[in-house]
Amino acid sequence: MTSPLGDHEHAPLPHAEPLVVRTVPLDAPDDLLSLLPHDAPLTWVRRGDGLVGWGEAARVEVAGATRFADAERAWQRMVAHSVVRDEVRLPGTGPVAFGSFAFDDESAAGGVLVVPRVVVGRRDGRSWLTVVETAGTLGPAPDWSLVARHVAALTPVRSPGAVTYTPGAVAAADWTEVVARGVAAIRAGEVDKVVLARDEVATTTEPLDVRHALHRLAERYPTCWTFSVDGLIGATPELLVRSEKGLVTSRVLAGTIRRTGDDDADLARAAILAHSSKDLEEHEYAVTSVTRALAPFCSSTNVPDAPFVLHLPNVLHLASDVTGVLAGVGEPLPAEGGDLPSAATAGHPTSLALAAALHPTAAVCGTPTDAARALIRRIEGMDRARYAGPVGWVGADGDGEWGIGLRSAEVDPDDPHRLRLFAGCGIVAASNPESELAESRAKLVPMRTALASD
Ligand SMILES: C=C(O[C@@H]1C=C(C(=O)O)C=C[C@H]1O)C(=O)O
Repeated sequence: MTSPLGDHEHAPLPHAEPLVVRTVPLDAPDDLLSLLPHDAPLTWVRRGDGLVGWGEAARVEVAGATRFADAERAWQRMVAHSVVRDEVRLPGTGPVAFGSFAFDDESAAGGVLVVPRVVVGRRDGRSWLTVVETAGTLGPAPDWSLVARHVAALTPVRSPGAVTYTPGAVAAADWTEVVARGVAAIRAGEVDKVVLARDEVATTTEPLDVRHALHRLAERYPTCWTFSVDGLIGATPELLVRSEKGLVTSRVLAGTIRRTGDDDADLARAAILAHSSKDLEEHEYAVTSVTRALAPFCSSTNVPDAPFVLHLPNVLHLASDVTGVLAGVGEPLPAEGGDLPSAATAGHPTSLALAAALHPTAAVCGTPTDAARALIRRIEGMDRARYAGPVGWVGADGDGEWGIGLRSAEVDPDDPHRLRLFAGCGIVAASNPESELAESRAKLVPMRTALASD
């Protein structure tokens, strides 16, 4: 019998423990982040709404080109084996898995799905508690006392102390040369656009308490999605895909200008950005890549005529919210849909399958995709690991939200004093290496500020 996932070699699936999942209404505190424990906090929050989780009811580690399909299969199997009593029934209630995946198929970073033991969520004024057991039958409904006991045992958030920065794989001074090679490749016709990134290493005096960074990110970047999954932390302004009840949304960003700190000057810069042919070209590539990737799954898509300017504390971006309606239940997926199965329950691809189909967009890779990815491998000089890969969550019905892991850092799993911070820039024929270096510095500001203690 042929596999519905195609002929690839797939990693063996973990033994699927039956999940016993219960969601009840809960009057959650305003600041969901205040519930996070020091160890392995799971986070996906924006403007106070979202999900926080802790503990591990299940964990799936995946690798290579089949990482998304393997994670998807494992999740489908876990969901099929779970017993769920959901008294709230909103996106993010019932069982959820947080996930984070490597940018590149060839990265050792692979990817991970984590199903927390406890999730507290909020959406539009309603909040809930989900508890996941791995054995036994449905017990009595959990209540606030479970969370109160957890909160009472929390350790205070610790500051990382002084932080020193050292060059990553490619020093800033040498990175302009990488960008120059990118521009040369574009002028030679190898690609139209390529996104080139660099890393730097932060060393903290005290072992990093990830919560310190998450609080600061969420406070300063409330319009971004603050995330924490298995040591990848950040606040991304870019939503790869949200899938909810058959509607998909993607916030595409590309085209950037630094902020000056002077509001009047920044308004003038916003107008310059909105009319900059170099930035509009970069943006157009990114929008086209998302629209093309979504089209096979959608009965209709909507692409705004022109981007808007997204104001963040450190930069201004050209932004487009692309939306689509997923093709109806039971309609066969076209071959371009890849080798991912559709959600067993919803009848259309899961948010994870959509993220896999969209990744990597031209906002973080380039155009055409394959040539840009090959160029990145050849000239960038580092492993991006999970930076610029999908990060987010998926629910039992496949709905969920996946951001692009930007404005992020990866905590060294072997040394909690050490992090890699990342930033990248879209390069087109008109790009100037020095300006791109300055832009990359501006994109490192969110994580640098998150690590500071002032
Ligand atoms: C690659 C990054 O950001 C991406 C590149 C952008 C650009 O070049 O204008 C803008 C937003 C993101 O799509 C990053 O933040 O590291």
